[in-house]
Amino acid sequence: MALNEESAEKRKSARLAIFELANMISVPMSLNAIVRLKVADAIWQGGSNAPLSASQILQRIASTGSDPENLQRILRMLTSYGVFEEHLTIESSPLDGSASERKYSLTEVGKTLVTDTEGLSYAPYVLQHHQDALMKAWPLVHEAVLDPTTEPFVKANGEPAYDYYGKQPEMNELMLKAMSGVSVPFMEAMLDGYDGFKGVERLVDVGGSAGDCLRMILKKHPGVRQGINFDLPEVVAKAPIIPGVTNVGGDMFKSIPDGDAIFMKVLVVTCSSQFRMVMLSS
Ligand SMILES: C[S@@+](CC[C@H](N)C(=O)[O-])C[C@H]1O[C@@H](n2cnc3c(N)ncnc32)[C@H](O)[C@@H]1O
Repeated sequence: MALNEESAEKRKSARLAIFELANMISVPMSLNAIVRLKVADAIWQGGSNAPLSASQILQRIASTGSDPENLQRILRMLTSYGVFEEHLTIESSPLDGSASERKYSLTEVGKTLVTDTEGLSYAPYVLQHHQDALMKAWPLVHEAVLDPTTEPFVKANGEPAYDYYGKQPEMNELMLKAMSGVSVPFMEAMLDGYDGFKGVERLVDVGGSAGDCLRMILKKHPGVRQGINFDLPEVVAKAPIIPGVTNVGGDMFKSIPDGDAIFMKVLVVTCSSQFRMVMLSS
Protein backbone atom coordinates (compact mmCIF):
# COMPACT_ATOMS: atom_id res chain seq x y z
CA MET A 1 0.00 0.00 0.00
CA ALA A 2 1.35 3.46 -0.91
CA LEU A 3 2.14 5.81 1.94
CA ASN A 4 -0.60 8.33 1.04
CA GLU A 5 -3.17 5.51 0.79
CA GLU A 6 -2.08 4.17 4.16
CA SER A 7 -2.50 7.56 5.81
CA ALA A 8 -5.94 7.93 4.17
CA GLU A 9 -6.88 4.58 5.73
CA LYS A 10 -5.54 5.73 9.08
CA ARG A 11 -7.51 8.97 8.85
CA LYS A 12 -10.70 7.02 8.15
CA SER A 13 -10.08 4.80 11.20
CA ALA A 14 -9.31 7.87 13.28
CA ARG A 15 -12.58 9.55 12.25
CA LEU A 16 -14.48 6.40 13.16
CA ALA A 17 -12.69 6.21 16.50
CA ILE A 18 -13.44 9.83 17.42
CA PHE A 19 -17.05 9.36 16.27
CA GLU A 20 -17.35 6.41 18.66
CA LEU A 21 -15.71 8.37 21.50
CA ALA A 22 -18.02 11.35 20.92
CA ASN A 23 -21.03 9.06 21.32
CA MET A 24 -19.60 7.00 24.17
CA ILE A 25 -22.10 8.40 26.67
CA SER A 26 -24.72 6.14 25.07
CA VAL A 27 -22.97 3.10 26.61
CA PRO A 28 -23.22 3.97 30.34
CA MET A 29 -26.63 5.54 29.78
CA SER A 30 -27.88 2.34 28.16
CA LEU A 31 -26.47 0.38 31.09
CA ASN A 32 -28.23 2.72 33.47
CA ALA A 33 -31.50 2.19 31.58
CA ILE A 34 -31.12 -1.60 31.74
CA VAL A 35 -30.56 -1.43 35.50
CA ARG A 36 -33.51 0.89 36.07
CA LEU A 37 -35.71 -1.45 34.03
CA LYS A 38 -34.39 -4.48 35.97
CA VAL A 39 -33.77 -6.33 32.70
CA ALA A 40 -31.12 -8.68 34.13
CA ASP A 41 -33.49 -10.00 36.82
CA ALA A 42 -36.25 -10.36 34.18
CA ILE A 43 -34.06 -12.53 31.93
CA TRP A 44 -32.61 -14.51 34.83
CA GLN A 45 -36.02 -15.26 36.41
CA GLY A 46 -35.77 -18.74 37.86
CA GLY A 47 -32.10 -19.00 36.88
CA SER A 48 -32.85 -20.21 33.37
CA ASN A 49 -31.19 -17.36 31.41
CA ALA A 50 -33.25 -18.54 28.43
CA PRO A 51 -32.98 -16.04 25.55
CA LEU A 52 -35.94 -13.62 25.44
CA SER A 53 -37.07 -11.07 22.86
CA ALA A 54 -37.49 -7.42 23.86
CA SER A 55 -41.29 -7.94 23.92
CA GLN A 56 -40.96 -10.99 26.18
CA ILE A 57 -38.68 -9.06 28.54
CA LEU A 58 -41.16 -6.18 28.66
CA GLN A 59 -43.97 -8.56 29.53
CA ARG A 60 -42.03 -9.37 32.70
CA ILE A 61 -41.13 -5.83 33.71
CA ALA A 62 -43.47 -3.19 32.33
CA SER A 63 -47.12 -2.29 31.99
CA THR A 64 -48.82 -1.71 28.64
CA GLY A 65 -47.64 1.16 26.45
CA SER A 66 -43.94 0.34 26.73
CA ASP A 67 -41.84 0.16 23.56
CA PRO A 68 -40.03 -3.11 22.66
CA GLU A 69 -38.32 -1.42 19.71
CA ASN A 70 -36.57 1.04 21.99
CA LEU A 71 -35.65 -1.70 24.43
CA GLN A 72 -34.18 -3.73 21.57
CA ARG A 73 -31.97 -0.79 20.56
CA ILE A 74 -30.57 -0.66 24.07
CA LEU A 75 -30.10 -4.45 24.21
CA ARG A 76 -28.24 -4.42 20.89
CA MET A 77 -26.01 -1.57 22.04
CA LEU A 78 -25.04 -3.45 25.19
CA THR A 79 -24.63 -6.70 23.27
CA SER A 80 -21.79 -5.02 21.43
CA TYR A 81 -20.24 -4.22 24.83
CA GLY A 82 -20.51 -7.78 26.14
CA VAL A 83 -23.45 -7.42 28.56
CA PHE A 84 -25.92 -9.54 26.56
CA GLU A 85 -25.64 -12.29 24.00
CA GLU A 86 -27.87 -11.94 20.97
CA HIS A 87 -29.58 -15.00 19.49
CA LEU A 88 -30.89 -14.45 15.97
CA THR A 89 -33.52 -16.87 14.76
CA ILE A 90 -34.82 -16.95 11.20
CA GLU A 91 -38.34 -18.32 11.04
CA SER A 92 -40.45 -18.98 7.98
CA SER A 93 -43.17 -16.43 7.30
CA PRO A 94 -46.21 -16.92 5.03
CA LEU A 95 -45.69 -13.43 3.52
CA ASP A 96 -42.11 -13.25 2.22
CA GLY A 97 -40.88 -16.66 3.27
CA SER A 98 -38.83 -15.62 6.28
CA ALA A 99 -38.76 -13.46 9.39
CA SER A 100 -36.07 -12.93 11.98
CA GLU A 101 -36.34 -12.55 15.71
CA ARG A 102 -33.69 -11.29 18.06
CA LYS A 103 -33.50 -12.72 21.57
CA TYR A 104 -31.14 -11.90 24.41
CA SER A 105 -29.53 -13.81 27.27
CA LEU A 106 -27.05 -12.61 29.88
CA THR A 107 -23.28 -12.96 29.47
CA GLU A 108 -21.06 -13.34 32.55
CA VAL A 109 -20.91 -9.52 32.61
CA GLY A 110 -24.70 -9.26 32.43
CA LYS A 111 -25.06 -11.78 35.28
CA THR A 112 -23.29 -9.36 37.67
CA LEU A 113 -26.52 -7.29 37.51
CA VAL A 114 -28.73 -10.17 38.72
CA THR A 115 -29.91 -9.79 42.32
CA ASP A 116 -28.53 -12.69 44.41
CA THR A 117 -30.12 -14.45 47.39
CA GLU A 118 -28.71 -11.76 49.73
CA GLY A 119 -30.37 -9.04 47.63
CA LEU A 120 -27.00 -7.92 46.23
CA SER A 121 -25.66 -7.25 42.72
CA TYR A 122 -23.61 -4.65 40.86
CA ALA A 123 -26.83 -2.87 39.78
CA PRO A 124 -26.85 -0.33 42.67
CA TYR A 125 -23.20 0.50 41.86
CA VAL A 126 -24.25 1.38 38.30
CA LEU A 127 -27.08 3.56 39.64
CA GLN A 128 -24.84 5.22 42.21
CA HIS A 129 -22.40 6.27 39.51
CA HIS A 130 -25.14 7.84 37.42
CA GLN A 131 -27.09 9.64 40.11
CA ASP A 132 -28.10 13.21 39.34
CA ALA A 133 -25.54 14.93 41.60
CA LEU A 134 -22.63 13.17 39.88
CA MET A 135 -24.12 13.67 36.43
CA LYS A 136 -24.19 17.41 37.13
CA ALA A 137 -20.49 17.38 38.02
CA TRP A 138 -19.14 15.52 34.96
CA PRO A 139 -19.57 18.38 32.45
CA LEU A 140 -17.46 20.54 34.79
CA VAL A 141 -14.40 18.27 34.78
CA HIS A 142 -12.47 20.69 32.52
CA GLU A 143 -12.85 23.29 35.26
CA ALA A 144 -10.80 21.05 37.56
CA VAL A 145 -7.93 21.89 35.21
CA LEU A 146 -8.66 25.60 34.84
CA ASP A 147 -9.60 26.27 38.46
CA PRO A 148 -8.60 23.37 40.74
CA THR A 149 -9.47 25.27 43.94
CA THR A 150 -13.03 23.93 43.94
CA GLU A 151 -13.76 20.39 42.81
CA PRO A 152 -16.43 19.89 40.12
CA PHE A 153 -18.81 18.12 42.51
CA VAL A 154 -18.76 21.13 44.83
CA LYS A 155 -19.26 23.53 41.92
CA ALA A 156 -22.24 21.53 40.70
CA ASN A 157 -23.86 20.77 44.04
CA GLY A 158 -22.62 23.41 46.49
CA GLU A 159 -20.84 21.02 48.89
CA PRO A 160 -18.46 18.00 48.91
CA ALA A 161 -19.86 14.63 47.87
CA TYR A 162 -20.02 12.95 51.28
CA ASP A 163 -21.61 16.03 52.95
CA TYR A 164 -24.19 16.02 50.18
CA TYR A 165 -24.88 12.28 50.41
CA GLY A 166 -25.23 12.51 54.18
CA LYS A 167 -28.19 14.87 53.81
CA GLN A 168 -29.92 12.71 51.19
CA PRO A 169 -31.16 9.50 52.86
CA GLU A 170 -31.92 7.76 49.55
CA MET A 171 -28.38 8.44 48.23
CA ASN A 172 -26.88 7.31 51.50
CA GLU A 173 -28.80 4.03 51.26
CA LEU A 174 -27.92 3.61 47.58
CA MET A 175 -24.23 4.03 48.44
CA LEU A 176 -24.45 1.42 51.22
CA LYS A 177 -26.13 -1.01 48.83
CA ALA A 178 -23.72 -0.24 46.01
CA MET A 179 -20.67 -0.89 48.21
CA SER A 180 -22.14 -4.12 49.61
CA GLY A 181 -22.85 -5.36 46.08
CA VAL A 182 -19.28 -4.71 45.01
CA SER A 183 -17.43 -5.59 48.20
CA VAL A 184 -18.97 -8.95 49.13
CA PRO A 185 -17.72 -10.79 46.00
CA PHE A 186 -14.41 -8.91 46.19
CA MET A 187 -13.87 -9.91 49.83
CA GLU A 188 -14.78 -13.54 49.11
CA ALA A 189 -11.99 -13.65 46.53
CA MET A 190 -9.54 -11.71 48.71
CA LEU A 191 -10.11 -13.76 51.86
CA ASP A 192 -9.55 -16.97 49.92
CA GLY A 193 -5.86 -16.24 49.58
CA TYR A 194 -4.97 -13.70 52.28
CA ASP A 195 -3.92 -14.53 55.82
CA GLY A 196 -2.63 -11.17 57.01
CA PHE A 197 -5.00 -11.01 59.99
CA LYS A 198 -2.88 -13.31 62.19
CA GLY A 199 -2.40 -11.78 65.65
CA VAL A 200 -5.08 -9.13 65.10
CA GLU A 201 -7.81 -9.14 67.75
CA ARG A 202 -9.30 -5.69 67.31
CA LEU A 203 -9.61 -4.54 63.72
CA VAL A 204 -10.77 -1.07 62.67
CA ASP A 205 -12.32 -0.72 59.20
CA VAL A 206 -12.00 2.96 58.29
CA GLY A 207 -14.77 3.95 55.86
CA GLY A 208 -16.36 0.56 56.45
CA SER A 209 -19.81 1.49 55.05
CA ALA A 210 -22.36 -1.24 55.91
CA GLY A 211 -19.72 -3.36 57.67
CA ASP A 212 -19.68 -6.19 55.11
CA CYS A 213 -15.88 -6.41 55.00
CA LEU A 214 -15.64 -6.81 58.79
CA ARG A 215 -18.51 -9.31 58.86
CA MET A 216 -16.68 -11.48 56.35
CA ILE A 217 -13.25 -11.08 57.99
CA LEU A 218 -14.66 -12.03 61.43
CA LYS A 219 -16.34 -15.10 59.97
CA LYS A 220 -13.19 -16.30 58.20
CA HIS A 221 -10.74 -15.35 60.99
CA PRO A 222 -12.25 -16.07 64.45
CA GLY A 223 -9.02 -14.71 65.99
CA VAL A 224 -10.29 -11.24 65.05
CA ARG A 225 -12.69 -10.92 67.95
CA GLN A 226 -13.73 -7.31 67.67
CA GLY A 227 -14.46 -5.27 64.58
CA ILE A 228 -14.90 -1.50 64.65
CA ASN A 229 -16.86 -0.26 61.67
CA PHE A 230 -15.83 3.39 61.47
CA ASP A 231 -17.60 5.67 59.00
CA LEU A 232 -19.42 8.99 58.82
CA PRO A 233 -22.22 9.28 61.44
CA GLU A 234 -25.03 9.30 58.82
CA VAL A 235 -23.59 6.16 57.24
CA VAL A 236 -23.15 4.08 60.40
CA ALA A 237 -26.63 5.17 61.51
CA LYS A 238 -27.98 3.06 58.62
CA ALA A 239 -25.46 0.21 58.95
CA PRO A 240 -26.93 -3.12 60.10
CA ILE A 241 -26.11 -4.69 63.47
CA ILE A 242 -23.48 -7.40 63.01
CA PRO A 243 -22.41 -9.66 65.92
CA GLY A 244 -18.86 -8.75 67.00
CA VAL A 245 -18.92 -5.44 65.10
CA THR A 246 -19.36 -2.04 66.75
CA ASN A 247 -20.47 0.82 64.52
CA VAL A 248 -18.64 4.07 65.35
CA GLY A 249 -19.46 7.37 63.65
CA GLY A 250 -16.82 10.05 63.08
CA ASP A 251 -14.53 11.81 60.65
CA MET A 252 -11.31 10.01 59.73
CA PHE A 253 -9.55 13.33 59.18
CA LYS A 254 -10.06 14.19 62.85
CA SER A 255 -9.44 10.86 64.62
CA ILE A 256 -9.72 7.11 64.16
CA PRO A 257 -10.57 4.54 66.88
CA ASP A 258 -7.66 2.47 68.25
CA GLY A 259 -7.10 -1.09 67.13
CA ASP A 260 -4.42 -3.73 66.51
CA ALA A 261 -4.73 -3.03 62.80
CA ILE A 262 -6.51 -0.66 60.46
CA PHE A 263 -8.26 -1.89 57.33
CA MET A 264 -9.13 0.48 54.47
CA LYS A 265 -10.76 -0.49 51.23
CA VAL A 266 -11.72 1.80 48.31
CA LEU A 267 -11.13 4.79 50.51
CA VAL A 268 -7.82 6.45 49.74
CA VAL A 269 -8.73 6.53 46.07
CA THR A 270 -11.84 8.62 46.77
CA CYS A 271 -9.89 11.37 48.60
CA SER A 272 -8.02 14.36 47.22
CA SER A 273 -4.19 14.17 47.21
CA GLN A 274 -4.08 16.62 50.12
CA PHE A 275 -6.41 14.44 52.25
CA ARG A 276 -4.47 11.31 51.29
CA MET A 277 -1.31 12.87 52.73
CA VAL A 278 -3.10 13.89 55.95
CA MET A 279 -4.61 10.43 56.36
CA LEU A 280 -1.56 8.34 55.54
CA SER A 281 0.81 10.42 57.65
CA SER A 282 -1.40 10.32 60.77
C1 LIG B 1 -16.12 4.02 48.42
S1 LIG B 1 -16.77 3.72 50.00
C2 LIG B 1 -15.91 2.26 50.51
C3 LIG B 1 -16.68 1.44 51.53
C4 LIG B 1 -16.00 0.16 52.02
N1 LIG B 1 -14.66 0.40 52.49
C5 LIG B 1 -15.98 -0.89 50.94
O1 LIG B 1 -14.95 -1.10 50.30
O2 LIG B 1 -17.04 -1.51 50.71
C6 LIG B 1 -15.96 4.98 50.96
C7 LIG B 1 -16.48 5.06 52.38
O3 LIG B 1 -15.71 6.05 53.08
C8 LIG B 1 -16.59 6.76 53.95
N2 LIG B 1 -16.00 8.08 54.26
C9 LIG B 1 -15.83 9.13 53.43
N3 LIG B 1 -15.29 10.17 54.07
C10 LIG B 1 -15.11 9.76 55.36
C11 LIG B 1 -14.59 10.41 56.53
N4 LIG B 1 -14.16 11.67 56.48
N5 LIG B 1 -14.55 9.71 57.68
C12 LIG B 1 -14.99 8.42 57.73
N6 LIG B 1 -15.49 7.76 56.65
C13 LIG B 1 -15.55 8.42 55.48
C14 LIG B 1 -17.87 6.87 53.11
O4 LIG B 1 -19.00 7.18 53.89
C15 LIG B 1 -17.93 5.49 52.47
O5 LIG B 1 -18.66 4.59 53.24
